Parts: sequence; structure tokens; C-alpha cells
Amino acid sequence: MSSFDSLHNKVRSGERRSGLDTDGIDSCSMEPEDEAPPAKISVTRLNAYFHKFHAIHDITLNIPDGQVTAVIGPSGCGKSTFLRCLNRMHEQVPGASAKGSVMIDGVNIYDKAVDPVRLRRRVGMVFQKPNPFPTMSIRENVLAGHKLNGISVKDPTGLVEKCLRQVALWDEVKDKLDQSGLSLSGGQQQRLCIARVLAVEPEVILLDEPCSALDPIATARVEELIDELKERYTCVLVTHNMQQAARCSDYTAFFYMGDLVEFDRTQTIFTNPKESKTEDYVTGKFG
Ligand SMILES: Nc1ncnc2c1ncn2[C@@H]1O[C@H](COP(=O)(O)OP(=O)(O)OP(=O)(O)O)[C@@H](O)[C@H]1O
Repeated sequence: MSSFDSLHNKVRSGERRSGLDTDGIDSCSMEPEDEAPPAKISVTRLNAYFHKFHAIHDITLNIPDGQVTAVIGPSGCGKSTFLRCLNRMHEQVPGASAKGSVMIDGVNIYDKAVDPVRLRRRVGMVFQKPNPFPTMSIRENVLAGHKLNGISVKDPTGLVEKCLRQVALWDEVKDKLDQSGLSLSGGQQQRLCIARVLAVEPEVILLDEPCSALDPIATARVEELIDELKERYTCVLVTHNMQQAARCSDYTAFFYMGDLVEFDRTQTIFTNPKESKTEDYVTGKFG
């Protein structure tokens, strides 16, 4: 059975999350004809470059508020570049530039008046490889965003506990908060990094293949966490793993060679895509 058939069948049978199986699509409660939630992020004619190389082309889409939007596509199609344009991390690469508009709650983040450092607190990012600050303890890692930005915290002990509870790490680390973040397993480190992002109270969380360095059990825990995060945050998830996109996301954007080929509800992308290129990709004909 192809992955498309498998995904399709799972969608039809309405199976629920269980480990790494392909399910959770049914958690997308809207039927295709329903109205999409309002956009948290409106991207219009976004183009990104590395020097003269035109990496993403004229991307226009609305990322719905309080949902998980997955970005899928073959290697090199521009997924990470697109993601990094959403909090202006792209421009930190020497020679990189972007054109177009990215409106978050109606404000163009590329406007000169927008401070990119403050923006990145509102639009936090979780990376492929867990990257706790190596010289900091678990506690210090959670508070790192405040420290690096010179923001005082009224109740650091309470904040550390709250954030570690949010990522379901508290019980595992509460007795060793002063140990190095590197003393944790890969999956625990990734949840610590998510706690670090949550500590500065973002509105949007960008996740760039957050499970690619994790084992299946750690992956399942991070996926469960993403499912919980969407109750409070808008999430954009770059993933190579179509099963993960199907399990975790409400909407999916399919990129190919720098173009946005199709954007729709995840259920539609995996069961009834409009574009043959999308169907070829989700059925594993190329990738
Ligand atoms: N720092 C860079 N300098 C020059 N070109 C780059 C740089 N980073 C990415 N690119 C190019 O931009 C294009 C898009 O890259 P990007 O990393 O966004 O793709 P991706 O879809 O995320 O790939 P992958 O799935 O392999 O991570 C690719 O052709 C890539 O080679």
C-alpha cells in the first residue's frame, strides 16, 4: 500500500494518535468547506535570495491562527528558507535578502520600525538539532531568553517550573535543575529548547524539523507536545516526514523548487490534492 493510500485510509477510518502511526489527521475538525480560521501570518509575494540565487519565489499564503501548519517538500525546495523569513532569521545569513511582505497581526515584520530581536521573541524558533546553551544549567537554559535580552523576571523559580511543566519535562528534571542542559537525552534537550522558547511568551512557534535528530519515542513526545502547543500558539512545522505532517498539522504547504505548489487543509493535501505534483510527492513518486 502506498503512503498516500495508507494516509488516505487512516484519514477515512478516523484513527487516533498512537505512537508513530499515521493518524491525528482527524483532529483537523474542520470539513474542507468550512471557513479557515483567521490568519495569524499573511505572506504576500515573498521572495528570498542568497546573493543572486533566488531560493523562494513569490510565495503568498495565509497561516491560520492557533493551528499547526506543516511545510513539506523535497530537499532544497526552500522550506527552511521560508520558515526563517517568518522571523527574519534569513537575513542573518551573509548575502541573504528577502522581498515581499509578512504581516503578523497586521504588521509587516519587514517594516523598518520593527526590531528583529523583539520580533524573534514573538516568533520563536526550535531547530533541527537540540541546542541547549552548553555552559548553562537546565534552569539557566529556560531563563536564557530573558537573560540575553536583559528582561527581568519576577518569579524565576515559578517561570522555570511552569515552562518545564508545559513541555512535560518537570518531573524528569525537577531534582537536577542545576545540572548542565547537555546532561539530558536528545529528546529531553529538545523539550528543554521548546521550554526556552515558551519562557519568553511567543505568539508563533517555528519548528524546523524538530524531531529529525530524535528517536521514535522522543519524536512521539515532541509530536504530542506540538499538538498541545497549538491551543495557545500558532505553529509552523517544517518536516521531511509526511507521516509527521499528517499526524501533527491542520494545514499543509507543499513547496517544490522554491515555489509554493499547493496549500490546503492537511486532510485535503493527503487525500485529495488539486495538483498532480502534490499527489506525486505525497504518494512517494519522488522526493
Ligand atoms: N546559506 C546558503 N547559501 C546559499 N544557498 C543556500 C543557503 N542555504 C540554503 N541555500 C539554498 O537555498 C535553497 C533552499 O534551501 P533550504 O535549506 O531552504 O531548503 P529545504 O527545503 O529546507 O532543504 P532541506 O529539506 O534539505 O533542509 C537550496 O537550493 C539551498 O541550496
